[in-house]
Amino acid sequence: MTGPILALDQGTTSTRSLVFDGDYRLIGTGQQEFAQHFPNSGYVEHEADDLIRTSIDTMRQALTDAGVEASALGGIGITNQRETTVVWDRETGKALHRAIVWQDRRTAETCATLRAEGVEAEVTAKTGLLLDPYFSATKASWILDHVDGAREKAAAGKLAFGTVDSWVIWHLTGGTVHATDATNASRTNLFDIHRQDWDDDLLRLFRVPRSMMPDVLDSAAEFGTTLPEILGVPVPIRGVAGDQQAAVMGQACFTPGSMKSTYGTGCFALLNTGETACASQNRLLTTVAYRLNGVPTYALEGSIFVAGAAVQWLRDGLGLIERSDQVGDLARQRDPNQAVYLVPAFTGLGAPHWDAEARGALYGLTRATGPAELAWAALESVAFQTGDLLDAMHGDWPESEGAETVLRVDGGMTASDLVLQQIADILDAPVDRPQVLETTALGAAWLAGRQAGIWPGRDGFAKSWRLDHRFEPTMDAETRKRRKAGWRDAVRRTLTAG
Ligand SMILES: Nc1ncnc2c1ncn2[C@@H]1O[C@H](COP(=O)(O)OP(=O)(O)O)[C@@H](O)[C@H]1O
Ligand SMILES: O=P(O)(O)OC[C@H](O)CO
Repeated sequence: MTGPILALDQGTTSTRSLVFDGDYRLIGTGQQEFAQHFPNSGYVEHEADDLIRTSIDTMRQALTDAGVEASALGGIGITNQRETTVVWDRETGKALHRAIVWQDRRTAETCATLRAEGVEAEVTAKTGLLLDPYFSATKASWILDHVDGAREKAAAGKLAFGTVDSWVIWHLTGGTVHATDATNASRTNLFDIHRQDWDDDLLRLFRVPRSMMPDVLDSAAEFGTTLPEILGVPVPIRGVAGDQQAAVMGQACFTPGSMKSTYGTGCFALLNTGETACASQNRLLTTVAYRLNGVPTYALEGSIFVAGAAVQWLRDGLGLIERSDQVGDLARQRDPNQAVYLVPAFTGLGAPHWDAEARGALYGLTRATGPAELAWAALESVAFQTGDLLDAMHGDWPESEGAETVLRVDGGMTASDLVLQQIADILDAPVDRPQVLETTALGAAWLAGRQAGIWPGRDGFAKSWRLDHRFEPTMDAETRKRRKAGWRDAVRRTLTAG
């Protein structure tokens, strides 16, 4: 059997569906953007129904584009923006409130209060996460507190909680399946990543009733079948993973020590640490990379909020370029003797600093500084931030000591050779760009294909990974040392804690 696999990638700004054939080749796509809602400062919401509508529409588009009948499919793999939270009524299937998106900061105060109560260490020990509005728990609790009658309904078992995967699965299966996978569960602050179960103490702490929680399955598992009217015939959903974890699989980072970094709007680097969870001393996250046959594999994760968003700022905020792909040419014209640094803390700084109040800053400006130096500094900030994450990872995971670091990269920014060269130079390590850049969707497809018995296991699939280009470091040690010291100084001056 070699049936094609349909991957649904429900992301932050658009929903995409991709069809892969039995040789992992992309044969059809569908994509739709949807509205972002910013009802208050720091609030980011999605209309929950938009996520369902665009999922169904793009799956149909992708099948048409590929010329594939739904009846030929081996299965569907779902991957999704993580942490984003929906609460819905089990009877009507209607969301009580718009989805609260991962970027939303409305529960910052709740998190600060909980931190002041001294509970962060317990939360981190169980979940591998921090007390930050980024994660789902305080978002779900906020909905229960702010929608009339929600707490009573929740107490009566009438409501369901879900990250976007659960919400989509519920609707694709006609409300018959309320499930998630271990990677998505590990982003909620409610899941004990060691016991692989929802934790009653955490559910109490965040005031989310257990009756609302989905079943947690392996990443490759049977998640039910789609209603026949959606694609013409029922199709089994056989794989689910959060988008950054799906990219780990799509990049075939299956061995401990392997690492991928995705450069889109933000940047998410994940280091596979094997079957033992590695607790971070450097404020990285410990998360489930995937769970297969009941066995979780863990990763250390560093999340940076601004990567490609710095290029968007040069384009839309400063008007220095018209299109993102012009940034490399502009940056190459810079005067290499100028030491300009951009700390792009537009929405605070993520890992390893987690300084929500910090704001962006430029250092080293002179009368000679112009657009080219700013463009260079914006791109180099992505390399410096990646370097900070890797330093933190090496500190946390002693096994990496002495081992060769190779970073596999993907995401929109990796179209730029200059960006990848800068990363290799600052890391002093090779950076590998694969031929297939659709790694997130490919990872979801692999889960479904493996579950269907059509695609091979980890080793077989890893052999299909193909290099497009390896970027080797060319910067001399002295320059690297000086540039990194300049960056560290710039960050130190930007952090609110001093
Ligand atoms: N050639 C390029 N050089 C530098 N940055 C780029 C280039 N092409 C796209 N980008 C940046 O990559 C980002 C888009 O990447 P993508 O993976 O589509 O992001 P997301 O999934 O977060 O929406 C944008 O921020 C854009 O500015
Ligand atoms: O939808 P993306 O690609 O912006 O990814 C969002 C991450 O999953 C948030 O943790």
